[in-house]
This record gives sequence, structure tokens and C-alpha cells, in this order.
Amino acid sequence: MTQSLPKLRLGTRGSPLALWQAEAVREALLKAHGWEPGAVEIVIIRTTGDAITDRALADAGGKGLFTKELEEALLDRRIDLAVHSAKDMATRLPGGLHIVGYLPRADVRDCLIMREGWKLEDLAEGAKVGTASLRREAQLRRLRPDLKVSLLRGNVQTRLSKVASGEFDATLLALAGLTRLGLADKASAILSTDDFLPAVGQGAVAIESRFGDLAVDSLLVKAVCPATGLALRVERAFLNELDGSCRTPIGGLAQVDGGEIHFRGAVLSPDGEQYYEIVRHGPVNRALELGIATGREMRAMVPPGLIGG
Ligand SMILES: NCc1[nH]cc(CCC(=O)O)c1CC(=O)O
Repeated sequence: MTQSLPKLRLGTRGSPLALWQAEAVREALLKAHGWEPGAVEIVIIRTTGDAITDRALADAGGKGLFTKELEEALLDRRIDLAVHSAKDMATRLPGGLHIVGYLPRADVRDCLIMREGWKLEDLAEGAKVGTASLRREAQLRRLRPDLKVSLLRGNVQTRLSKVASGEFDATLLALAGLTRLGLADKASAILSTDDFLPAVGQGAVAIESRFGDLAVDSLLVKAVCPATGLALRVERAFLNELDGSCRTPIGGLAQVDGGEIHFRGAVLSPDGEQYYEIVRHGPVNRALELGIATGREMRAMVPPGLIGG
């Protein structure tokens, strides 16, 4: 057969985690179509977020820092698809772009990195915990107001090394990221979503394309996970009603169970003293409505000032 081989260009950041994600998308595409490895090319693009390592991301401009240059490359047609961690994506995308779908979601939970075998209760009073995430900080302070939380940024390896060296007593990371890097054994304690909600999108790999590029999008139909798409539609709509700027501690998790979607969301004050939670469910064919309505309800419940305008 003389059918010419499609050549898809997948854009990604160059971090080990990002490369793992891009490789996973590449493999899903090759498998779905029975293509030769050469059919999908991985293009590495450096983003602003990769260059900033000394500030909390919320202070450096929040969401979009890890996606901007990839989205520009998409719009300029230097790549056909961009691969991102879903939780790094803003809820409002630049005009002309959309999320085609997601790979099957991994474990959504956060975990504590500290001395092997320890649980949260084992940390001494006033122990020093490092994180750059407002959501993790607020939820941690809610559970353990005595802990001293301070800024710890950098890639997963950097954060692990700061605990290993004793500079910090503990840090928090997404279990999905650790697992993808083959470091799941570094998780000392996995935090239950019952009292520690993940970030919207945590554990999901998103694939973004040019809106209306049906030739490209059609190639993804067999490679993406519909249930993850439904859950993320709810979570992202919830977040979009509240705050897209990363400046409010917000957690949210949707899970698909047959024809139903169950959603739980929370907003906290940065010190964790104020905690607002909402639990709602709805049919899968009304995922977007569920997310929007729940976000609006939450907005009405939370004192103004806690969430951005
Ligand atoms: N903010 C960086 C980031 N983006 C996605 C992950 C983990 C993988 C995922 O959630 O899909 C991480 C690292 C972390 O938060 O521990």
C-alpha cells in the first residue's frame, strides 16, 4: 500500500515528567493506528515556567506559564498537538485552541515525602514543610496548623533532594508524577482524597490542538479516554467559575461511575482555617452543567475576598 505516512508533531516541555507524558501520547497514537514509530515526532519547547524557579508560580503569573510557548507553537503550526499536565492548564485557553481529550487518568492523590514509613501524624510539632502550591499549603495547615510551611519550588528531583538533605522535613507531590518518574517508592504517606483534595486535573495528561483542525482531532478519537474527559469537563468548569488565577486554594475531584458523575470541591483560606466544601452529582450527559452550577453555588457560599473577582 502506498498510503503516505502521517507525520504528527507533538509539542512538549523538556522536563522528565513532560517527556514521559509526550511519550505516552505518542504510544497511544501509534497503538490506536498501528503506525510505525516515525509517524509521531516529539518537539521539545521551553516555557516561561521552566525558567522561573525562585518564586511561587502564583506570584510569577500563575497558570499558563507552562503552556504559553506550546500554545504559540500550535497557533504558528510548528506543532500539531501540545501535550500538558491537565492541572497546569488555564481554564480559558487562547482563542483558536481546545483540548481534544486526555489519556486515562492516573492516581489523583497527593503524597507526603518524608522519612520512610512516616505518616502525617509522625511529623514533629513545628516541622518544616516545603511546597509552592497554595492548595497543598492550605489543606496541610488545616490538618496540622502547627507545621511551618514555606516555599519549595523546582522539579520533582530537586524537591526530593531538599527533603533527603534535611533542609525540609517533608514536601508534598502528586503521586502520578512520582509514579511516572519511577519514584513511587519515595511516597511515605498517600493522602486520602477524603481530607486532601487534589488539584483540578491532577493525574491527567491533556492533548491540545487547533480548534477546527478535524484532520488532526479525528486521529485522537481512538487514543483518548472518554471517562477522563467527562471528569475533567466538570472539574475545569467548576474551577472556571471560581478562579482561574491560581491565587485561591481550590481542590476538586470528579469521578465517573456508570452514567453518573460524582463531584467534590473545596475552597480554603490560605491558612486553612476557613474550609468550604461542596458535594454534587449528576448524569454524564450534563457534565458541563454540573461543573458550572457547582462552581456558582460555591461562589455564593464563600465570603467575598477569599476568591478573586
Ligand atoms: N505543578 C507541576 C506538576 N504538574 C503535574 C504534576 C504531577 C502529575 C499530574 O498531576 O498529572 C506536577 C508535579 C506535582 O505537582 O507533584
